Amino acid sequence: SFAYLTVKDRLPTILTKAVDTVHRHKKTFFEKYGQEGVEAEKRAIGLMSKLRNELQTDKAVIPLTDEFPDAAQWNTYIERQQAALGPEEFPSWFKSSWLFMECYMYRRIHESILLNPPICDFDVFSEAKIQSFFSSQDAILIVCTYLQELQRKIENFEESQLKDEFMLLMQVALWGNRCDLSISGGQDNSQKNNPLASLESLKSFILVDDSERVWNLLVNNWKNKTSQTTPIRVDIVLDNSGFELVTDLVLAYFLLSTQLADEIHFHGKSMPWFVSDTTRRDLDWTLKNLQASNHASLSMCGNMWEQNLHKGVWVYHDHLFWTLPHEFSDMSQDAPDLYSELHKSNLIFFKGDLNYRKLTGDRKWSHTISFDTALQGFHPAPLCSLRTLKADIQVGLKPEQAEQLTLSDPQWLVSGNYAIIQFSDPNPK
Ligand SMILES: O=P(O)(O)OC[C@H]1O[C@](O)(CO)[C@@H](O)[C@@H]1O
Ligand SMILES: [Mn+2]
Repeated sequence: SFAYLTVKDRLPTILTKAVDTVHRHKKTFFEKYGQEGVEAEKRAIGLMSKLRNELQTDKAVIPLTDEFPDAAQWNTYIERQQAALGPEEFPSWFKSSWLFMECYMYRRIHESILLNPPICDFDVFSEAKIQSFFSSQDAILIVCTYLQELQRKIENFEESQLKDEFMLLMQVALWGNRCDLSISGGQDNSQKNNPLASLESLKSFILVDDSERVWNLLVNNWKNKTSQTTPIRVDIVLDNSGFELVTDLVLAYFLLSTQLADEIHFHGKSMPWFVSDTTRRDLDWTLKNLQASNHASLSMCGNMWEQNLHKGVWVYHDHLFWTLPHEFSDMSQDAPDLYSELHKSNLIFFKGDLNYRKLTGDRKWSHTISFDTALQGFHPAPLCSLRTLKADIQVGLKPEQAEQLTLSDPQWLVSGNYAIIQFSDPNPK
């Protein structure tokens, strides 16, 4: 299975790269913290090497020992997994569920760093994220320039033009999800082609396309807006930093400036996660970097986006639930505060593959089962998954669609070449 290959090959590679990154920063740690920094670097590397050994020899999952606020919840989860197995067995890398073990690896990397002050705020993936941002420079410039030009024309747009632009920018944000650094084992996977020019030819690779339903929801909210109605809120559960993040911010800016939304809420990760996922620090770094650019459209985007955050029409949230191994159907029970926050939204976009696995509980569903069923009661608000397929799970397909895909391209589920725009509305009007 793809899970087996991930645990056997991809995760150890990612761990080795993390060890190497920490080691290459030895000098920086020395300059910053003196000998204490070097000692911390050695201890962190020791912990990560031990982790890699545990993984490769299928050792039992052990509880977390740091004091990060999610440690107790993690340990309860581990105990629950243990209890489900009984006294003869124990959760381990090759026997427990893929989702659990993969999340656990990233949490243990974080523990290796947390336990070692003064380097405890070091992001082992930061370098790769920054490099991927720079390798996507041309593509970033193209989408930011497009947004800037759109901005000039938007006021005179008819509804049909607004719809066309929304559809286009949603597809750009969709395909932006190809650029994650976990599927590539930490290797550069940035956007090299013109992201606008390829959209037409990519259309046939969108296996489920509910974009009309998403548009109808947005445009109806917009039309029914009065001075009495509450502001229209769109949430984006972010995925990767770099090119994908820029495409999400472009979409968010479009929604706000057309008043299809009055506020946008972003959700990021509270620790380095699945190599390229966005943390608050990545968002800040991205905005600063754009602001400092010599290209007018990049600096303009950086400035406008920063102002939106400042004005509070863009809100950034991080919640520890996003970095737990839980599937989203557990959210109302295990993170009721987050569930009620999402319940305030008019539309939630879930970016990326990992979010899709958590939305559907990472089960071996039949490909034709409905998305609503696979969500298993997770219906905080209308939601839409924008995801390129990088794990062997996909629901909501037509009869025979999966079989035909398997015949024409056996790797369709995991290559990242196919995508979905999949929508679910708990209370359709
Ligand atoms: O950034 P995304 O789209 O969530 O993808 C994360 C990657 O990590 C995995 O979840 C496992 O490695 C894959 O399924 C996917 O390739
Ligand atoms: Mn990711």
